Amino acid sequence: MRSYKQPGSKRILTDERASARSVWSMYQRLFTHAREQWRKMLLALVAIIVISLMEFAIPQLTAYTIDHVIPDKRYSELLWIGAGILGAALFLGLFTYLSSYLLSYIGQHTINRLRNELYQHLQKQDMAFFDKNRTGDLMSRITGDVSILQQLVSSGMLQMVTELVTFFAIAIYMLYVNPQLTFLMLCTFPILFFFTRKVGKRMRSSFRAVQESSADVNNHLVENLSSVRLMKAYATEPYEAQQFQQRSIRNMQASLAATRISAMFSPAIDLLNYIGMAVVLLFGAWQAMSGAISIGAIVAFLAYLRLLQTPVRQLSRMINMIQQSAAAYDRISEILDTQPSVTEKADAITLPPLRGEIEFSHATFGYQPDLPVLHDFTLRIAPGTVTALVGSSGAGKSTVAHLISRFYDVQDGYVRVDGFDVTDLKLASLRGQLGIVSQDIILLNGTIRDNIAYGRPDASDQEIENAARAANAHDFIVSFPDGYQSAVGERGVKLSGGQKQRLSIARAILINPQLIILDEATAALDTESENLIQQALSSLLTGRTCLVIAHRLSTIQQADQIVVMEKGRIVETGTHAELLQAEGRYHQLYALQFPQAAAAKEPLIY
Ligand SMILES: Nc1ncnc2c1ncn2[C@@H]1O[C@H](COP(=O)(O)OP(=O)(O)OP(=O)(O)O)[C@@H](O)[C@H]1O
Repeated sequence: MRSYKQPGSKRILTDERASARSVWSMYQRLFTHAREQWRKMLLALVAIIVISLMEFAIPQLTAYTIDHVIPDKRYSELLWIGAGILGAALFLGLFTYLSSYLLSYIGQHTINRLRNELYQHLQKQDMAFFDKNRTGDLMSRITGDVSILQQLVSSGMLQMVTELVTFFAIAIYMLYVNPQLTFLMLCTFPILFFFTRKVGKRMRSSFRAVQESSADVNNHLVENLSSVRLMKAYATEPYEAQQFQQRSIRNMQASLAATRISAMFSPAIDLLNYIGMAVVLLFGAWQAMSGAISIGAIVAFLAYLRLLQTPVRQLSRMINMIQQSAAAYDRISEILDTQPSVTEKADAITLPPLRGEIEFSHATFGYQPDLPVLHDFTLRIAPGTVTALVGSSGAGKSTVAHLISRFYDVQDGYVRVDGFDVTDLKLASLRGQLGIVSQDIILLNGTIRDNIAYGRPDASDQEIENAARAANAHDFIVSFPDGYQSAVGERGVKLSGGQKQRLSIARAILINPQLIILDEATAALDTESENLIQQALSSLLTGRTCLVIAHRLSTIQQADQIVVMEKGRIVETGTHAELLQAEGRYHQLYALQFPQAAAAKEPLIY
């Protein structure tokens, strides 16, 4: 009663329930994935029952030999008994092989499905989820944590089911043969049960710490190895090695802490087993001496006792595995339970072929809802026109582009494309019609052809070449020995900045989008490649609606409208000439880049 009133007890109670619920929900989810393998599961169960029967039969033969064959000198039966044991052993081997293969098959299929479910669930997450979660951590959940569950489903399940069936079969038989002896032997089990519950909970949290610390090692590796150039350029190898070592040590310490708890299990279970055995031996010997049971019966009883204790001894290993899997499953369900906030409505509509009209109406948005980045943002972009967004760094220009692609949802107001609220549209029908050329060019480790065809894998060679020509990329591509089949290296490391940019333009041209979002690169390119890129861009922009996020004001003077943003608000809108005339913020920005032209209020002429 006293402990019930302790402030922490309710929490512990809740933890225990949560822990039991999570092990249960782990089995439920695994079973959902395993369900379609029910025929194999049934076969495996039959195999397991046969194994138990064989294990049961062998001691029976021993008891029969001791009690009947030896005293009655039945020489002729010896051969049959030998053949019986050999036959049982052969069956045992065959069915152990069968059940082991079948359970592993079911396990591998279950895990494969779970891994795919997890990956597809990750794909559905919105950008805010990926802003929050680190790649290394997500990777370790999909690979590391899933592999831990794999152990449980493949070998663990086999062992657990076999041991349980054997345990119950033998316990029931023993109860039938000698209930007194069996009760005495089982008297240690409640102690074992409570010990397991108590320690199991602590094990689970220590396993979670191990998995988190190994995810931290993973995170460090992913970030570090993908920015190896930065590390080499700043000669920070010793610093990074130290950082890595610290994480590795934390992982080792967490593993040792988990081992300190889990290693207690084996000796404790052994001790309880020995106590049980001593009780059986003493009481059994006393019964045999008083003639209540035969010597053969006590030999068989001790053999069963050994069989009964094997599953109990395995229990420590299984509890370790279950607790470790439950900790891994907790981490996996954190992803599976996360619902994206950017979702498609059940009755979402497919966006018809795009005309290219964009409308923001009183849109308010913040990456954190209480910190708005765009305030009451209203803007209309007419089809087939070019709109340039300019303003100082952090003004919210890229955010406007993210909202059109619906990477995030506005908190207030709305964003419309061709008159449709973007939240009413099927995401693929919206995003599939947008061409995005961003300043962070993302190339995949594949060939040049693969990279251009990324948005349209079915494109013909001719279409790919036409897109590359329009993007001024064909000439440099064919100058490589392998042409379009040249590998670009991880993240395009084998290409120059200008070449990467032209490939990303070719990729956008190939999908022939009616709406282009161009986040202009700030990287200084030499005049020749800048001209090539400008030409490529003009072939991309012709006849389409275009939103250019401009950093170099030289490139946007022909834009139909220039929108000047500051701190998430529109401060000016007009053409280049109008804005220069107004002598406002645009004029200031222009004067910073081109002092003479700004003084004369003239467009820049090359
Ligand atoms: N994923 C994000 N999570 C949280 N805050 C963000 C995120 N992306 C941008 N921000 C913040 O939102 C604000 C607007 O950023 P945005 O990238 O839209 O500016 P920008 O005008 O495009 O800047 P630049 O010209 O430097 O590219 C900035 O204050 C930035 O710190």
